[in-house]
Amino acid sequence: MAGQSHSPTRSHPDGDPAAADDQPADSSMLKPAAQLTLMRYLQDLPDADIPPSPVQPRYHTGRLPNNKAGDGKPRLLLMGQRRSGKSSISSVVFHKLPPSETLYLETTTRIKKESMHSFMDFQVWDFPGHLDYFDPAFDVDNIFDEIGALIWVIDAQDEYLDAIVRLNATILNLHQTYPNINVEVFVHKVDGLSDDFRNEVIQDITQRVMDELSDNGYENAPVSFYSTSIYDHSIFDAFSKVIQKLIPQLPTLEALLDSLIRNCHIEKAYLFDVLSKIYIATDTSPTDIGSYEICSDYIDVVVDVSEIYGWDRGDDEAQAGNNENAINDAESLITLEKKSNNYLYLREINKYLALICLMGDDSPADKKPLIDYNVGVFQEALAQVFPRGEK
Ligand SMILES: Nc1nc2c(ncn2[C@@H]2O[C@H](COP(=O)(O)OP(=O)(O)OP(=O)(O)O)[C@@H](O)[C@H]2O)c(=O)[nH]1
Repeated sequence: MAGQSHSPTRSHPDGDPAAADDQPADSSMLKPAAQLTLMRYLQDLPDADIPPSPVQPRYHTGRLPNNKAGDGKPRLLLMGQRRSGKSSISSVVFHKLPPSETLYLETTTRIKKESMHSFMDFQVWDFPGHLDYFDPAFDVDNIFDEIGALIWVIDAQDEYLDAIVRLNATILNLHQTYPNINVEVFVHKVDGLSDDFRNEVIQDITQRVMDELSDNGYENAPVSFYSTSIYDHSIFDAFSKVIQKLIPQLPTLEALLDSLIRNCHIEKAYLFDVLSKIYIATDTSPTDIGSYEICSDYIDVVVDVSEIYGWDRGDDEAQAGNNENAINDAESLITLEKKSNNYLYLREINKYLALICLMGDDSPADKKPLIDYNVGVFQEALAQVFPRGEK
């Protein structure tokens, strides 16, 4: 899955800067073999309007902010100053563009919309840095009505005071009409900063944003800050946390993972969207970026191996899952890998998601039947709570 490139910019024939450029994500980028067991569909916007599943999720305990249509297709808006790294983020996370190739990305000239069809449908809108969204020529409601999260990218290597002024103006502007918008600030390009300076910059930005908002009468604004870079796992980690806020079933998923790790003495469990490597849930024990990195690298290995040794699963084989005598999980990938004293366990859960566990020392390989059984139970529960990825 590495090495896929994608040019995210495209000029609009009528040259109207306000015209949005509906650009479908390129499904041809997926190698055929990778579609065998680990799939995600990137579809055209018109095709992405799939009717809701007839099986309603049973346990909705979260909420989807500002999704007035209630169609479960939240929108992620990428905004920020010119050259702050918005298109790079979208290309690296959703199109597997190698980070070094973002150097050649052209500047975005109009709103670029992409529809992602995966464990849930969502849209990513990449805004040109120079755009004034509150210009009367823009239909502000059309932009912000279905918003799931506003991701504001600030270049930490550059002078950032102007970016903060624009960010605060945007938050204050939106606050009256859309009080529940999650604002996610990516303090980006931190790879170029020393550890100390990085912390200083993040603290400074956080302080300035929150102080200015409270000076304007907006106390405890729902703004979160992340330090990110496309050159390491931090951008995936940040995106995972942003997306998790949009999953209504998150508390249930966490409770299921908690129960699984307790019963199998698992150290840490992640539920990953395989091709984007965003984790949509983890258990509630403390998370560190190190364990995310291990799991994420492991997915790369598994996908690479499946590209070489996988085979195309025909309809007959897929239907064999309905046959009592057939092995339902024949196509699931179950691997154990020795990693220092601990094991990593990966199991395909449905066509979008994989469960990856860092196994504790008291969960040796000879307990695998027990682990398999419990993961099977987890898989069944997940199918009820989150029916989306069922075959
Ligand atoms: N060092 C570093 N450079 C980055 C990072 N992310 C993006 N860049 C670089 O920043 C430059 C601008 O990136 P773009 O993605 O085009 O920025 P943009 O915000 O989409 O720019 P506009 O389209 O003009 O609004 C490119 O040269 C990227 O290689 C990062 O995490 N670290």
